[in-house]
Amino acid sequence: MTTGGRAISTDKQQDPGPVDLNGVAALRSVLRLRGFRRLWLVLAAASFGDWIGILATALFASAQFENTAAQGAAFGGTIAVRLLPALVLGPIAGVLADRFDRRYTMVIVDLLRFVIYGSIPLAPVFGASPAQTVAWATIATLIGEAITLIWIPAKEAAVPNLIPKSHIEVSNQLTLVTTYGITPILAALLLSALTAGLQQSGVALPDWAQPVQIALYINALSRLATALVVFFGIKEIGGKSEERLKNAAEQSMTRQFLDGWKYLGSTPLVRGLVVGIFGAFAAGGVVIGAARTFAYSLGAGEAAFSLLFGFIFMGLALGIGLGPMIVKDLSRRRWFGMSIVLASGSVMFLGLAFHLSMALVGALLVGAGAGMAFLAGTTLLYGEIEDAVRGRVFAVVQIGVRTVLLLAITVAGVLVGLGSSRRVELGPLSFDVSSTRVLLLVAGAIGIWVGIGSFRQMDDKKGVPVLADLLGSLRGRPLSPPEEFVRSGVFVVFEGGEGAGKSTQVTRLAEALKAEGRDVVVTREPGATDVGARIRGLLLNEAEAPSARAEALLYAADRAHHVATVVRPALSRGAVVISDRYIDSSLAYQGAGRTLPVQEISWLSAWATGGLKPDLVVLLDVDPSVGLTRVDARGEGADRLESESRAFHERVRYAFLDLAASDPKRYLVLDASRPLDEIASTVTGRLSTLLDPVTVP
Ligand SMILES: Nc1ncnc2c1ncn2[C@@H]1O[C@H](COP(=O)(O)OP(=O)(O)O)[C@@H](O)[C@H]1O
Ligand SMILES: Cc1cn([C@H]2C[C@H](O)[C@@H](COP(=O)(O)OP(=O)(O)O)O2)c(=O)[nH]c1=O
Repeated sequence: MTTGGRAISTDKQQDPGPVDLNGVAALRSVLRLRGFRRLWLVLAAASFGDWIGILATALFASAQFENTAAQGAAFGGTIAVRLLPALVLGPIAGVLADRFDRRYTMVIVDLLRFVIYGSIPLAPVFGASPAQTVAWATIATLIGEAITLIWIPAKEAAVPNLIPKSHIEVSNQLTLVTTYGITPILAALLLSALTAGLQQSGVALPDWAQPVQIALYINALSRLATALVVFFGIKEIGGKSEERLKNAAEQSMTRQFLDGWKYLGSTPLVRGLVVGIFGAFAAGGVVIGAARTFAYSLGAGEAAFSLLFGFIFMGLALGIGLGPMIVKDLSRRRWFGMSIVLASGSVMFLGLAFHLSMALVGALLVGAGAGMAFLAGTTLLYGEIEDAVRGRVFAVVQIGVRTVLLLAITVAGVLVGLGSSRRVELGPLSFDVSSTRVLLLVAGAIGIWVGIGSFRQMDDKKGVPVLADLLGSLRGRPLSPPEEFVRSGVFVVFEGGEGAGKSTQVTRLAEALKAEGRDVVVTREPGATDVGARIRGLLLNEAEAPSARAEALLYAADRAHHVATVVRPALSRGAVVISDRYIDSSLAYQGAGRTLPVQEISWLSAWATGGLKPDLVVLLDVDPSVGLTRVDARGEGADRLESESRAFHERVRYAFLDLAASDPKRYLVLDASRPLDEIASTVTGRLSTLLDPVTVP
């Protein structure tokens, strides 16, 4: 990304460094960014205004009529109007956001909206008839919405420049929850409190200050507030990268418009994202369009309908709020595709549900999948799209989303209306086979197809098995694409605390295997190579102790060289490689022992080794006091780590045991206080299941 421009800064002075995985800590860390706090305020005010505006405008319009049919039409009309302008103005909005100063763009639009929205409740005061008032409400909403389409891409394109990349996901979580969870509820509460409060108090208010009008004034004022905060408080938004300045100077608007489409078509990540987002919204639209009929088909009527919606929303909140904590370090590109598949699969499941409880589970999962896809999608859009084209990409996304959603809802509504349903009796079960269910199944299937398609387009870990990667990530250990090499040998690692008996057992095993006539390479970390021996000296024998991070890097450096020059060549030629310590020692000593983030140590080692994992880890588990006594008995004096505290060694021990528990197939955990021979024979026994029988040449 080109961010050479003077004004584009990511608040570097305040960048608190990488976010660690702990949700609350990450949240606190992003809230420490001044730029983000103000932005959050702006977004909260804007969306509060939006929601109260949507509710109040619709109520206001319908309140102008006495009869219910006209009321309904007025209510629906103003809402539909909010979706239409996307088609007209959307395409150029992105160009504007990429071409002009984003701060001024936002401020001007907000001032205009302040005036326009403010004028809606004032129309009757100036003597407009009900029909005229509704007409003005409609026109004003239309204009307001149209210019909002310019505001959104400008805002979306500016956000990533205010937040360090490592914080984008958390900030998205926070703003999404605020926009779709907190503010609509607050808006609805405020509106009903206003109405109820005034009715009860019996105070007669003037025409221009009825509750709904007050709500509309609040909407208008929220725009004024956001304009002021953006103008005075978040000057950084105006930043122009050199590339953006250059493009604006050299290219016509038409050219920039066409270039935007070219970029979309030629970048697999963006293509995958856009198609995926549209697919997800189409599936969502179908569910919304079919929901009412579907709810009735479950025999539970209106209550089921509300419940289904409630569950979808709950799922959304769970997906956005907890998703990242659940999938941890899973590739966000993969997560996006997987979430769409989850949401779509759940739509199919809905289509098959014959009991309300099943449908509720389905609805919850639809919501969770959609929420996670939404979060992963926006995070990728923010984090991986260049500043210079971001406005246009976001414009396409917002127009597309609105159009797809509207179309899907309408088409689903029509199709559901057309079909009839038939009751099927299957033993004790009986359920309706209706056009609604068929529609859900088809929509779900298409969604899965789209999800897989966008997964393929943007996969950043080609060749890494999908399910294993997902499961690994859930356990906190995502797979990284292994470096390709032909491996015919077997890699065995011994791990454990000090004095557990690793060296002893390594020697025993090597002797046993050599006696069978096998090619055996015995090695260890740290210090198996010349480079490694010098690193080992730095680590364990220097007077000056390396700092925790330096220590982690030195162990990783030793490991990288060791794997490249000793382990891989031996495995390629088909040898059995037995190593005294490997990655788990770093996870246990530097991670748990020194309390560095284990995820980061894991990633560091995975990078150092090109993803090489052992076939078997023999963990010799021993009480640290027993192990350290054995080491003392050797009488060689304690090295740096051996002389660490008792608590340190306890943490190391439990870290080893945790690692083993998370991947039982790969580990052989043995009680190291057992007699030497007993341990040795268990190890050889286990190894014989891993090794091919020796063929005597
Ligand atoms: N199972 C065992 N029971 C009792 N003593 C043992 C056992 N295994 C090893 N030892 C002794 O403990 C000491 C440390 O063993 P060693 O193999 O060097 O451990 P490590 O390599 O894990 O530090 C050695 O003196 C060794 O003879
Ligand atoms: C491989 C590795 C070892 N260590 C530590 C554990 C040991 O205390 C020390 C040296 O390991 P080791 O060679 O097993 O020591 P000894 O032969 O004296 O038993 O290095 C780490 O902290 N991180 C690592 O990644």
